[in-house]
Amino acid sequence: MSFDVQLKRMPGNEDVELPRKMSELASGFDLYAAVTQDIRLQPGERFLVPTGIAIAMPAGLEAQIRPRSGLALKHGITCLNTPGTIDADYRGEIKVLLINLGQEAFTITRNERIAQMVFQTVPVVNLLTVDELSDTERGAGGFGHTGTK
Ligand SMILES: O=c1ccn([C@H]2C[C@H](O)[C@@H](COP(=O)(O)OP(=O)(O)OP(=O)(O)O)O2)c(=O)[nH]1
Ligand SMILES: [Mg+2]
Repeated sequence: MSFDVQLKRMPGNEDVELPRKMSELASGFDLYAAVTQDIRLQPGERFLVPTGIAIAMPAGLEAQIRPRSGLALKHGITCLNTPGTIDADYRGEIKVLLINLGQEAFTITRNERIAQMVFQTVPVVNLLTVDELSDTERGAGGFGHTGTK
């Protein structure tokens, strides 16, 4: 499957790298930090990092903002709301909510690769309100109902 997605730079970010796949078959386009000054994230702190870009994708797609495993492993840096959801009708700047779960301060610099954006198809679902749901063997059982072995 292939889709065309429009990409726009936010004003003042001409020097910020555009999202890029770092290998031929990578799932995600890496996103670059468009911070205007270095941001020092202390342990436990979070920061909404601008990326300098906005996108427009067709209905039936979404974009997920996911952490980079290298930053998570080496520095404890991850996305607080992972996976972040970019709705198909969102036209604002894409932002990445980073949190420092490591033990040391971490500095976010302009043009650093901070996260990745993965596109997914989303089925169009019509929710139908009813009085009774269809029967199943499981019924309302859940949360460990089937045991552990
Ligand atoms: O990591 C993220 C998550 C969201 N967004 C933008 C795009 C998305 O379409 C919009 C709303 O996100 P979400 O639905 O997760 O947040 P909400 O708290 O439900 O806000 P809203 O009421 O605006 O939907 O914010 C980002 O830029 N980065
Ligand atoms: Mg929402």
